[in-house]
Amino acid sequence: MSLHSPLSPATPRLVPSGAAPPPVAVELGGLRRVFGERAVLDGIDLTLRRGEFVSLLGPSGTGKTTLLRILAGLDRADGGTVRVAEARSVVFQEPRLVPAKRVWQNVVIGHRPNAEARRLAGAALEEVGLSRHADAWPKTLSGGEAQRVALARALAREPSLLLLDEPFAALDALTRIRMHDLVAQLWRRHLPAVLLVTHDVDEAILLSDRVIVLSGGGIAFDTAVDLPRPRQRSDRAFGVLRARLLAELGVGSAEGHG
Ligand SMILES: Nc1ncnc2c1ncn2[C@@H]1O[C@H](COP(=O)(O)OP(=O)(O)OP(=O)(O)O)[C@@H](O)[C@H]1O
Repeated sequence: MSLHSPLSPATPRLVPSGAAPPPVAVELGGLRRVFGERAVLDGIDLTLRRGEFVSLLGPSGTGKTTLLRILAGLDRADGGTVRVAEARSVVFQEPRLVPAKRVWQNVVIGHRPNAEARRLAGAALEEVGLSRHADAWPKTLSGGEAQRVALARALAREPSLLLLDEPFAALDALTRIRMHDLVAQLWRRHLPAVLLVTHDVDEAILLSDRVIVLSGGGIAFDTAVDLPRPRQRSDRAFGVLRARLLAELGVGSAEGHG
């Protein structure tokens, strides 16, 4: 039996010391997803709180996207419990903009295209540095710009949970670095829980409070990233964590080679 139940959309932004922990955005208990004979996800327990930035790593085919799709409500569980914040947004590897709608209309897709929607879209586009493209058509944007529009669309919903499925994978290296900075900035400003699926170990360490490695249907490794921000790839502690994660991923030690 799987239970898909919403969590309350309570939204404290900052947590003074000694205060209650931020609200739970995701709570999975014994989550199971089976395709054919294979249990791709088998007994996943996971709690994410608002304000937490968590990266999900794992070898190809270990169920990262499946987990994210279940959290997004795009797939179902075959067993266990799934409790997810109601206000959630997803950004995929490709921007998925509607070509026949202008940029600002894409940001507030699903809203009536009135003055309030226009204002909301304008504010979200300003946050991602694309105000001047509000009236443009998606086909006139670069890949990085289109992905920033997708990010603005995700944020315009003020999500308690932001799901990111390899959102930087298709971008060139320079644009990817800029996007890392932008996402970190937007996360600090809005403080949703973020779950980032990525294959890039450095990206996970640069951005996250916590890194989870999925393998063999379960959580094989789950660690806090206790490094001051902004993080430097050249730091020794960064290298140590990179080596550890690569070992967990079965790639062997790369310390000193990154
Ligand atoms: N709808 C489906 N029907 C059947 N099998 C599926 C379905 N969706 C996913 N799978 C299988 O489940 C496994 C996990 O897929 P998933 O895309 O979640 O992995 P992943 O860890 O995100 O992989 P990658 O890193 O390559 O993107 C794969 O073996 C995939 O073929």
